[in-house]
Amino acid sequence: MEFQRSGISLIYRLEIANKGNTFAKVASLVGNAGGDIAAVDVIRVTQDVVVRDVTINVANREHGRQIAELLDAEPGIHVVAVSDRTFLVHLGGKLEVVPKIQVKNREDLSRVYTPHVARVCEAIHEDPSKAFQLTIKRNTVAVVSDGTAVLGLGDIGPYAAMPVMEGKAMLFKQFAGVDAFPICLDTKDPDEIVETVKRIAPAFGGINLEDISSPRCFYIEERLKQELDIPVFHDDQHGTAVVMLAGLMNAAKLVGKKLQDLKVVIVGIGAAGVACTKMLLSAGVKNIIGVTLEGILHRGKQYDNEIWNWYKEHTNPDNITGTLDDAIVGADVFIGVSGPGVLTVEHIKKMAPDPIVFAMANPTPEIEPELAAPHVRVLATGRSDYPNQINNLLCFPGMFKGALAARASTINEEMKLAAAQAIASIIRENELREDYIIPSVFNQAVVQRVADAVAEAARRTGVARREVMPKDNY
Ligand SMILES: NC(=O)C1=CN([C@@H]2O[C@H](COP(=O)(O)OP(=O)(O)OC[C@H]3O[C@@H](n4cnc5c(N)ncnc54)[C@H](O)[C@@H]3O)[C@@H](O)[C@H]2O)C=CC1
Ligand SMILES: CC(=O)C(=O)O
Ligand SMILES: [Mg+2]
Repeated sequence: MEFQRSGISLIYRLEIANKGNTFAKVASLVGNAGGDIAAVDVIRVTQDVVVRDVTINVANREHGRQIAELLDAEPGIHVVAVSDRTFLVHLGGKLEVVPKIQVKNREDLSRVYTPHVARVCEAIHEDPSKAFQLTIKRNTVAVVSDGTAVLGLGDIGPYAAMPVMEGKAMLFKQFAGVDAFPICLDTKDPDEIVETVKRIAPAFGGINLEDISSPRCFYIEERLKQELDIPVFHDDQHGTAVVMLAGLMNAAKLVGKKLQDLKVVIVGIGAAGVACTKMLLSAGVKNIIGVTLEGILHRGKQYDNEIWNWYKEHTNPDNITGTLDDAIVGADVFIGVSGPGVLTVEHIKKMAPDPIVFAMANPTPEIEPELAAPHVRVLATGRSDYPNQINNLLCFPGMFKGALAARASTINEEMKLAAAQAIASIIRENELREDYIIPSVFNQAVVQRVADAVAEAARRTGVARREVMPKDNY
């Protein structure tokens, strides 16, 4: 497999002397410095200067800074400002609340608000299940985080977590038509998180827990599942596991191996690692080895982390000990949900023929794709700028769309397995290739296929509270 790395796009506001061909100088300076001019807009022209916004693709922020210095040092060119397009799209946040009905006159006002709204309130008071029919609960999910495990950035707190949660909420709406609201909590206390989520739950049809560190996330999710009658889904656990399984089903098919025969090494036994393991076990994989910062999880050791004690009992059938160096020997599959730099080319060389590597840490995978590509048969990462993106985005919009449509009281194992099969099935057998084991997140068939499969599994397992009609426009 071969990849090309993409960089970042910066907008340079330049004041350029209005004489001769000074812009040609800009173009040649940028080109010689390895930048790529993507667009040029004239902002203002005076007798002396032309102000232009020049969009330049650069390798990284340092490269961008070097180009700014080069331009500024040139007589007749002044760099007024450099803006990062990623920051520009975040100005003022990425979401707004838009009413479905316009209030044009007093009559409208009295209907959507007081006095007539009171009759609707009374109807819900008499029968609380009507909240699903008569409020946003029907189609709204809370995206809840405490900011303790944001992407691979760690505990950066609730304010810094907001851009990710806003992003998830945007994607819910854009991909599945599900309204979602980002809620970042200023507490790390698991019981306070549970209590807070329970108290806001009346407004929501589902709770998507996001980027809450392990092992706290297991307790929080478990309690909320028991105490709420709407789906609670920790995306980093189950969304990731569902998409990973979909990718692995197809990758295994491609290399001609059966799931039950695979030796799988998972590094990073946190939220995603534990859920991926459980999903693989329920799909029939027998030989799974979990590796943490303390080494391979094995039965000779008692761990402070309770979930690791569960883990050692359900994995590592040969009870091997040591580090990733030991675990990786003869492995068919590497799954990374840890951090950058964990996997080396030397590790891959010790794997079984046709290695499958899912380096899923965000934003930087366990190994640079360019380094791994020549040595693997199938490579997947969590990144949008490479093929085979294993990202929970393939799961959570359709998962909640289906669960809300069925008015499911929970999301169970069958619904998750159905979602994984639905995602995998988008790629027909004759379409499978090393760089196409998982559909693109932009494949429009994915969300509906997942939603249908999830709603059907909810009905089959008795957790649906509403029949989804084939023609329902949900
Ligand atoms: N591609 C995707 O869809 C997703 C990717 N992720 C990524 O997976 C990673 C883990 O996420 P979570 O499980 O939510 O976090 P977490 O904080 O619950 O777990 C991470 C675990 O990895 C361990 N770890 C870190 N570096 C390690 C190393 N060098 N060797 C062994 N273990 C190591 C940590 O000690 C921790 O136990 C993050 O980078 C995250 O961005 C998470 C969810 C979805
Ligand atoms: C994709 C995602 O949810 C994460 O990296 O945390
Ligand atoms: Mg996440």
